Amino acid sequence: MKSVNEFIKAKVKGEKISTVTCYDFWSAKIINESDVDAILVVDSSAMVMHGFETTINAKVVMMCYHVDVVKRAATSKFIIADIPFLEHKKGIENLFQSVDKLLKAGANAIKLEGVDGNLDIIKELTQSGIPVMGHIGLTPQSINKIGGYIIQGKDDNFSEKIFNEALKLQSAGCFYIVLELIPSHLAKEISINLSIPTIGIGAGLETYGQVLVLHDLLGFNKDFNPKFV
Ligand SMILES: Nc1nc(=O)c2c([nH]1)NC[C@@H]1CN(c3ccc(C(=O)N[C@@H](CCC(=O)O)C(=O)O)cc3)CN21
Ligand SMILES: CC(C)C(=O)C(=O)O
Ligand SMILES: [Mg+2]
Repeated sequence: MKSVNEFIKAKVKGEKISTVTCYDFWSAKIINESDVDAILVVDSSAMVMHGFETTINAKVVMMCYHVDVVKRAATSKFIIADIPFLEHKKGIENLFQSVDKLLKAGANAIKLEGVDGNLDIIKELTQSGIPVMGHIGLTPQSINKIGGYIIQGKDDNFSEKIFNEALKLQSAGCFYIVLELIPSHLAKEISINLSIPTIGIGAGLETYGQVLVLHDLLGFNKDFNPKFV
């Protein structure tokens, strides 16, 4: 299994990192035998596996259930789990209870969407020995505020905000950052200016890694055809 330090070293050496999402035992078994570096057991499972309209319906119990079954097959892969919508806004004690459950289910790291209002929480997590993956650009848990799954950071002010968010996440101790649906020139700029790796989804080809929802990668989802798939 790759460690947090190996992901960061891979970035320094310019090696690419591949990741996919995974929510169940049989696909975890196949991925475990592949060269994929890490697995994201994430809240898109609410949509892909449970049929909800958005990721807002993901819950800690749901995430733990998926982490648990994935871990049983993917014994040699680094597993990152999403913090469900608002879980970190219900008090730090609640968040730590939830993170504890995710790690005990088998996650090696957690991923938290957004930066505004979250930096202290992220610091507290990283200082407690929990690897945190940041997630900026399109943050699907904020779909009701954003209004659509649209490319983020197109104008200069917004792209500067996203660039600064990446720097803040790095300072807060994140080991990795997901860049979702941003222009490739911005993703490149962020990727070369950070010492931690970036992983892109709809962010062009110049991030250090790529992530896709497994079902999109395999073409199972006929109604879902964004350009990046
Ligand atoms: N199956 C699945 N795959 C995903 O990648 C995914 C989910 N579900 N659920 C949560 C979010 C939603 N995501 C989405 C959803 C739609 C677009 C989309 O329609 N993008 C278009 C337009 C972008 C634009 O130009 O503004 C594209 O062509 O990329 C992108 C990401 C990514 N996430
Ligand atoms: C960034 C992606 C992999 C994600 O968070 C999700 O699919 O839930
Ligand atoms: Mg997610």
